[in-house]
Amino acid sequence: MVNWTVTERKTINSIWAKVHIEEVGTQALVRLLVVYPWTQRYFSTFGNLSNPAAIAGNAKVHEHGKTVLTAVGEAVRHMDDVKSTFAKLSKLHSEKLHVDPDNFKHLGDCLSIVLAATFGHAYTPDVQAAWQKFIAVIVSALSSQYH
Ligand code: HEM
Repeated sequence: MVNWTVTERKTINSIWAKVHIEEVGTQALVRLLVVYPWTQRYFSTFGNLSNPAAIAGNAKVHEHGKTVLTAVGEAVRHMDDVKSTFAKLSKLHSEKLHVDPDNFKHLGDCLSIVLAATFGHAYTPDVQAAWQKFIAVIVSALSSQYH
């Protein structure tokens, strides 16, 4: 069980309220695919991922960025119960998609960097701290059904 302070809850919700789901999700996924290119192999059905411009312009990357961030929104709405909220999703990534769970951390770091780029000075160290903690909870929940 994760304990959230009142300030952490407020911080996570106030940033989330200003997040454009498709834009931030796409940017995070584009960074994952460019910075950690081995992650491209999981998306072999997405078509052209041959260079950063192709990745950024790929409609499936945009669609999936939105899907991933919509799931993050579910975690925001269930902050006290992310593990059970993501139990099915964890099983899917483990048993069906066979995604190496190290990659969850990489996507989490990409998300943090995109939030920093989006919010600039407003992404203060304490805002980052709350978000890194939240992202760590998501990563742990997504990894929970691996054995
Ligand atoms: C914050 C971390 C992540 C979240 C919240 C997340 C969320 C999701 C969601 C909601 C779906 C759709 C599930 C469905 O159709 O029922 C999905 C599918 C998928 N995810 Fe993730 N995911 C994460 C990280 C990753 C990473 C790091 C990879 C690989 C490097 C990955 C690979 C995939 C693949 C291949 C699919 C299926 C895509 C398709 O064919 O449409 N995910 N993910």
